[in-house]
Amino acid sequence: MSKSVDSFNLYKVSEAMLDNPFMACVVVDEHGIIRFINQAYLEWLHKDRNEVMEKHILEVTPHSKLPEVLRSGKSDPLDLWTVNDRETIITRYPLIKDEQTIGAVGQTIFLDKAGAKILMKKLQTMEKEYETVSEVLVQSPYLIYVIVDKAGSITFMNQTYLHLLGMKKEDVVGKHILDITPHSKLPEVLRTGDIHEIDTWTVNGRDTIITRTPIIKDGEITGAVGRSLFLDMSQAKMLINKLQETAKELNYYREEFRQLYQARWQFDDLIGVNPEFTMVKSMAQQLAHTRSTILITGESGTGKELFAQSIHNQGGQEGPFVRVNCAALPENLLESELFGYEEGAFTGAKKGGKPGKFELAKGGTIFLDEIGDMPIGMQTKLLSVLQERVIERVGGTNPISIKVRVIAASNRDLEKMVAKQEFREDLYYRLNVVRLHIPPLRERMEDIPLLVNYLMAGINTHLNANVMHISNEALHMLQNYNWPGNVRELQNLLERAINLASLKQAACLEVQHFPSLTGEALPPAVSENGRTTLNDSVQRLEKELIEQTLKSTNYNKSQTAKELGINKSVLYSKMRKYGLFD
Ligand SMILES: Nc1ncnc2c1ncn2[C@@H]1O[C@H](COP(=O)(O)OP(=O)(O)OP(=O)(O)O)[C@@H](O)[C@H]1O
Repeated sequence: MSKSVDSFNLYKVSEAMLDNPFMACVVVDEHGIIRFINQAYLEWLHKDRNEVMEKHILEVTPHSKLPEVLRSGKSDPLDLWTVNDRETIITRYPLIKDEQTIGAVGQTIFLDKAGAKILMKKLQTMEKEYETVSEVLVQSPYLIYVIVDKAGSITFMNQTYLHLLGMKKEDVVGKHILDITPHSKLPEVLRTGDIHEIDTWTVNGRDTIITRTPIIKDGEITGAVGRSLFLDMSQAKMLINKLQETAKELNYYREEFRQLYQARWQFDDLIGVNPEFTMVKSMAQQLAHTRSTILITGESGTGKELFAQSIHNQGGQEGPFVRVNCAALPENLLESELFGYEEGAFTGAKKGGKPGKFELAKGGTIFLDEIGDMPIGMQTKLLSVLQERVIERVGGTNPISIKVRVIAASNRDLEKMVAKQEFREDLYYRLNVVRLHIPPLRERMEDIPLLVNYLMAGINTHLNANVMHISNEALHMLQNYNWPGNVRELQNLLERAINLASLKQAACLEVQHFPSLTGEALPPAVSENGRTTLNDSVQRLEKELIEQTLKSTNYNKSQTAKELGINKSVLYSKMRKYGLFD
């Protein structure tokens, strides 16, 4: 049952925060019911307070990520959005009481001083979480950064700070902080162990924002960190981008780590009775016992990775299943990721070198996902590896022979790419030894009831919900939608619907639990007084245009951005704004 509004009030966000015109703020309770919403948010939604209060957040903003925050109990990464042409930072965090998540807050803050403060907080959390903040961030030209040990001696100072002081690293490392900056408050932090929250200072005529924190290991203060961020918003923005990049990179490695060595799907999990689907499945089952290179094609979300994992598992190979997402890694990292590197190969290379994915997959399978996004230069290198079956680490001279099965996948039309010389023809033929093409969901609508059953069971377990049925009308609606995002989209829609239904304590999914399919998710084209506001119409048109182009390019973001004549990052921010991610 939901908590009463009164008990929820204990955790009320301060009035000042709620009435802040620079910040849109919404607070939900542990069931996702909106308990507070401020004026700025209401204006942004073009809604009245009584239209949204006590409603579930997904009914008001169908793509809200607050239910995820409630489920995980964790704040999610910082997000940048453009709202009404102003840059904003989005943060979402859980409200925790007695170790229980009792609600969540979503804040959209316009990028000004308040935004910078949040940014600093984020930096602190990242340090805590990852022990140290990444080199890229610390060396940012907008950030002053210094670390001292427990005696107050400097152990690290970033380039920006050194530059500001006109000193070299050798002049400061090992010196006491007060010898270098006589007014530093870091000794106080070392003494008291207190965290100095946000403080503002003027350094060389520029406003800066400062935080200081002790470094605590096993309950003892072992040092302290001081950081200042220049309060120039264009620069803060760049820092945010860096922060996001770092978070993305960390997430990439986390995901890789999770995926590494782990193939959990089996052929039995591949649901479908459609003749084309079952034919592809039985072909894959036969191929599992061979060593041939396989190319899996199909639209995004059709289950290409599921097939690759099932092939690996059935093949009974001893080695691991190692996935590489060729689209997610920048070109300069891809080579060392795939082939590894030797010690000293480049600045920052780890001592002793590092094996690449091909080496890690020894005796198992390497799954090259999104191969169509692999840069041409790397395609040449990959081709020679596939031909010679030997690799060379970056900066190394010894060829290493590799025994690994290669499965590649792509949702792009590789033949078209070959014709346009965007994909090497010889590599294409090398990969296309055996081809498995997974049909899109709209071409196998008869599988929808089976998939719905299968996916609902999993989602109910995952959400600890009990919505086991679906009405005929709702099922009929699902069978009449054309599923540009395929099974993944079906899964996401079912999850949202189950969330909504369990909130209303319904045991059966009905049409109204799929607001994004019934069109309720779009802002009204005509306002209550019968007139269309220009802003609403423009937004509606923009959303539709982006959605259509995404569908027509098979969710290829680079191509969509190109066709719409906008930058890829602008496309991403608009997709976020309209909740168009799958
Ligand atoms: N036949 C199926 N049976 C059960 N679940 C499926 C099936 N196909 C896809 N799914 C679901 O869809 C999700 C997406 O599948 P997968 O990641 O393999 O797609 P993909 O084609 O590799 O997508 P992308 O091209 O975007 O990487 C899976 O997590 C799984 O839950």
